[in-house]
Amino acid sequence: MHHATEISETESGLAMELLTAAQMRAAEEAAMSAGKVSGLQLMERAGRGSVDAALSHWPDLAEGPHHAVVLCGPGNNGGDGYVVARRLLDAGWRVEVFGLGDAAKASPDARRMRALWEAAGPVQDLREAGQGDRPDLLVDALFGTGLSRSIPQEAVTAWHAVRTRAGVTGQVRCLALDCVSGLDCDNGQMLVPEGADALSADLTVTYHAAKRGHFLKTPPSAALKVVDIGLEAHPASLTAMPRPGYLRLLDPGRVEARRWLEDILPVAPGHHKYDRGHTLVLGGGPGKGGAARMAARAALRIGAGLVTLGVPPAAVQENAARLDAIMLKPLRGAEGLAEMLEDGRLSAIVLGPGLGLGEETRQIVRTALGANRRSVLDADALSSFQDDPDALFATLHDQAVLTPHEGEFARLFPDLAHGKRDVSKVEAAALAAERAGATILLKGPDTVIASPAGAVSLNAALYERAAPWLGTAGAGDVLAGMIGGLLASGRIAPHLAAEAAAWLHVEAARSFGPGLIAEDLPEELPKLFREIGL
Ligand SMILES: NC(=O)C1=CN([C@@H]2O[C@H](COP(=O)(O)OP(=O)(O)OC[C@H]3O[C@@H](n4cnc5c(N)ncnc54)[C@H](OP(=O)(O)O)[C@@H]3O)[C@@H](O)[C@H]2O)[C@@H](O)CC1
Ligand SMILES: [K+]
Repeated sequence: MHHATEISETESGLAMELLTAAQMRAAEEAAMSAGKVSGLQLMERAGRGSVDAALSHWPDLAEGPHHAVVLCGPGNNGGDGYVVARRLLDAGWRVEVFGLGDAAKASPDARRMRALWEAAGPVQDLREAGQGDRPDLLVDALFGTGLSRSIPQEAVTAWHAVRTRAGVTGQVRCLALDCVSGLDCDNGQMLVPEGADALSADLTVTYHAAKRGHFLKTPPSAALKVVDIGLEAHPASLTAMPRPGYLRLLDPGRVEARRWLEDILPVAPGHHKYDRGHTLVLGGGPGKGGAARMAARAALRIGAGLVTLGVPPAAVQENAARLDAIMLKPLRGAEGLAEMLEDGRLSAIVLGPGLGLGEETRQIVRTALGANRRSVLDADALSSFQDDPDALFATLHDQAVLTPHEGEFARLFPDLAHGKRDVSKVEAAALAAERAGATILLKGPDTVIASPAGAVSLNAALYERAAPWLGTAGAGDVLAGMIGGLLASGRIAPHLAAEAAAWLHVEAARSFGPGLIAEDLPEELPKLFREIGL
């Protein structure tokens, strides 16, 4: 399967803003009310852009005429489908069109596009879609951003029936216009009737900008292309504070990544190790040190000038046998930590990996936060507060970053947990950051990073950035260490450290590729930095 995202010229090299359906409608309405473009023109551009994008995605389809089935829904998504049908017919293709819903209720634009198609060919009843030869291309123009409830069973049945038509061997390529029908463009949920198999696509072509739902949860499409339909873009900078309601996709491309990371990585000419900062990583007892050692190694590799691993005295010996550049200190609980933090040069702390659950960990967390250090809280540092999250929130501050996976998140924020239909992962993380007063990095292939000041971004290991090997033991510990390493210099806001670490974490996994284990991630960073041109 070919995985790819392509963004239009105007947006390449910048962070992309991911839109909700309402924001997309607003962009369209702004252009139309300013008299810059009509709805009909936008629909024509959307349809034409979809055909061009599909033919460049599948060059074999660009050669010689083929056979397409286009399924058109009752709204403007269907309108785009009629344009695609007409364009393919003009290119000499054999095209069958099936329609859903009452044509008379469609918007004037969709009705007009349907009429233009009907001048050349019929619109057949959707229930007949299973008959005939298997096509080369199946176009899903059933529902787009206007979907408000589960799609009807007859749409599901028709789509599956075309895919499994008898006849020609070889695969039917599935093209979704704007989104796979059933996708909630705001939160990535698939809205299909109970028990029905959801639709999917080999390629989705979306208009103007990608929508949030394209990047949340598991995308139902293997590839995504964004085509320009001439609406005003909102170029985004990776370093500026985004405006409220703005979700940026961390997808800077290599050239932009260099500029972005140059300001974030703590390494610069003339800097000595104390300028880069000193990260303290707290580790667990005997036999429980692996997670913290990996976090410490990651902190050092990403650029902390010094890294110290603090472990209970009983674990010093075994850790000493495993460390060289990383310093080691015995640490007796919260009191020991308080003493250690009298050294003001310890500028960042990573707590959680392998630390153990319970009161001692809670005290250590309170001590670290009370000492006003930039802190990364992960794993046991989070789960130790599951019975009383408010006790944690009361001590948190805006220099802290919490890195829960979805299970840990659900323990701290049960009312915001994923799976609650009305809260998207984006909103959940944003509300949690506000409540906690700290940056939240909510992990997954769709990692959301939200700051208490309202910045929200998404680091998606999806489409061409898919990194399935990253689902491996200890990868989260490495991420916590990377954030802690970036925080040490004190030069950047915690959410920027979280964004950069999350992005680099995925890039390191992609760079290493198959066979990756967590230990490989820090060791891949030098190669990655060189490739980025740092
Ligand atoms: N915005 C732009 O800039 C541009 C947008 N463009 C295109 O427009 C698309 C959005 O069009 P849209 O708003 O008409 O919505 P769409 O997705 O076609 O569906 C709505 C229709 O379906 C109906 N309906 C909904 N749920 C249903 C259900 N479960 N079962 C049955 N019916 C259901 C709903 O009816 P109602 O809910 O009112 O009863 C309504 O009739 C967008 O994705 C893009 O492709 C482009 O042309 C270029 C510029
Ligand atoms: K669609």
